[in-house]
This record gives sequence, structure tokens and C-alpha cells, in this order.
Amino acid sequence: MLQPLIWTGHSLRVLDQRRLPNETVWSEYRDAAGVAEAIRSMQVRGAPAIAAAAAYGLAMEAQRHAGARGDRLPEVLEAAARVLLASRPTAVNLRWAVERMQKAAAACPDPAALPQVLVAEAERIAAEDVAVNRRIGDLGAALFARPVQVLTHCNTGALATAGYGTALGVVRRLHELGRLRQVLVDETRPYWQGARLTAYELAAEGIPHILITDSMAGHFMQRGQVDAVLVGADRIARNGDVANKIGTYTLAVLCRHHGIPFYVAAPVSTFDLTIATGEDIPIEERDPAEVTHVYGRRITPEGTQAAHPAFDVTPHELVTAIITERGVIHHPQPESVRAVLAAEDKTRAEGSTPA
Ligand SMILES: CSC[C@H]1O[C@H](OP(=O)(O)O)[C@H](O)[C@@H]1O
Repeated sequence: MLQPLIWTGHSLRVLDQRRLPNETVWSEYRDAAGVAEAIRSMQVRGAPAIAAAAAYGLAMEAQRHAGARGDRLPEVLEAAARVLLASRPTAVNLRWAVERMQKAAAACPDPAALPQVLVAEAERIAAEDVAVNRRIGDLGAALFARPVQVLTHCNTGALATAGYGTALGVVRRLHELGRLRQVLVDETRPYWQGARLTAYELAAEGIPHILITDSMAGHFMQRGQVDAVLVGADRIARNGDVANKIGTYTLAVLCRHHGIPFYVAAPVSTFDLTIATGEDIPIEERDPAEVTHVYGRRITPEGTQAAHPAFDVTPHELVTAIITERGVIHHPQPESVRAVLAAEDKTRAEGSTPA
């Protein structure tokens, strides 16, 4: 299965997703600043993949400063954390991973042991992500009793995580179980994650799919060719409001109009337990040139202004269920989210790492 990141023990190799599917180009980073730039520029993207990359970025900072005086290390790690957190604002998994690494560092009594402690924690974050996604795949697939045609948006697969995928993990599991007829893949302008990355992953595994433009989704729903929509998430508020790739909210409204289930697949690390609703989720504004240009070639007249919010927020009322590794939250609202996250609340409050 495709891997967006390879840990060498002292550096992080990053598959440059801006170049896929036509070129396979790997970059290599040895510090947090390099990893932050890889995240900012979307060489690596996808909430869980960003989290794993940031974790390795902090581990490398500890390695780079292994010889420094013990009292210097907290300052070094704090500076590295700030740089990583500033790389992209919406996916809360990034902050979740940084805070988890900071807890591991704070719990390490011997500064000399810090590099290996942080490397081990980063490796745990990556390994857990794969196990979590497989659990999400199982729970998501159990929602479908018969072969289905699903529509998905953006890329939520192995390239967006440390492996297997969230919404695309459910697709993989349905395919493995013989309960997937076909996937309608939203191209997902302006970054084309669907056309370039999801189609690439599904083709590599022989999973049947059809690429559609984002504007075609309603047409296929109207013709009864969409049994369900499956998307990922970058940040979920305590009431179940979901921030995800721009265009997700449009799909949720269309699903409501056509009576089609709208499922969000996300690990509990995507929940931001500090915010009550989606109104508090920061929406990344990216360079408008990513809208006015394709592969660096202008597609608009000179001087055309373009908007580029990279995410939107779907109100929890439009979400049929959120599929997490701790259970499926049907008709998410503060109470049902709290019921599934209660255990998570406790683990984070105690400072222990989630199981
Ligand atoms: C499995 S999380 C994937 C999530 O991240 C994507 O955003 P981006 O490609 O900008 O990092 C998109 O929102 C996906 O749903």
C-alpha cells in the first residue's frame, strides 16, 4: 500500500504528493523546519499524515540537539512545536500529535534519553494510525449490508494517513468484503486530491471507480446512482460539526435533499475537545494562485481575483454518522459525541496517550 512517509531512523522521507500521479518524487528532511515546509506546501497532506510528519519533526529536533545542555532542550522543542503548528491551521490532528509528543518529552526524566523516547512516540503515533484506520474500516463497512456505490471527496486514503485511510479505508474494507460496486471520485478542485491521489490509490488496488467533476455529484444523486457519501475530516467540534475539504458542505446539503446517508470517517484525534461548535474552527485560506493556475499554468485572464478557502464546515445536523475507532456516532450532537468521546476526554485529561 502507498506510504506518504518513510522514517529512516534519523530523517523523514516525504512522498511529494504535489507531483503525483505522474511523478514519484521523494524529499528528505532532517529537522522540524523542513517538515513544517513540507506540510505548508502540501507535499504531505491529510490530517493524520500531517500529524505523523509533525511527530517525526519533533523527534528529529531532539536528535539534532542531543548534545545540548539538558535545560536547553525544552526551549528547542517549544520552538519546533511553534513552527510545526503554524504550518497549517485547520487539521487539529497536527496539534494533537504535537501535544502528545510534548507530553512524552515532559514525562522523560533523562534529557539524554529524549531522542529515543520521542522517536518511539512518533513511531507509535504512525503505527496506531494504521490500526485505528483498519478499525474505522471495519465499523464503517458494517453500516452497509449489500454492495453499494459510494461517492467520496478529496483524498482520505493511505496518502492522507500513515496507512490504509479513513473514508477510503471504509471503501477498501467494503471492496475486501465484496460489498463495493463502485466509487464515484470527486476530482476535488482546486488541489485535485480526488483526480490525482484517490484515483491513483484505487487504480493501484483495482478498486472500481469513476472520476467525476465536483459539479456532477448532484446529477448522479438525482439519478439514484449514489447510495452513500463517505468523507474524511480535519477537525470535529464537540457537537459534531465537521470541517473538511472545501466542497464537503455542498455534498452534505445535496445528500439531505436526496435522502442519501452522509458519513464522516475520522479517528478521535480529529475531535477538538476545546471547541463547542464548528464556528470556532479556523479555515485555512490558501494562495489564490492554486485556483487560477493548474500545474503552474494560468487558466484565467491576468488579474482575475480568486478565493481559496481550503475547508468548509458541515453542521452536525447534516451528518448521518461519524465513524470513529471508538464507535459510530449516529446523528451526532453534543450528547452522542460526548458518549463516544467520554473515554477520550478521560485519557487526554490524565495526559496518558489514547489506547
Ligand atoms: C484522512 S484526513 C484527509 C483530509 O485532509 C484533506 O485535506 P488536505 O488534502 O488539504 O490536507 C481533506 O480535508 C481530507 O478529508
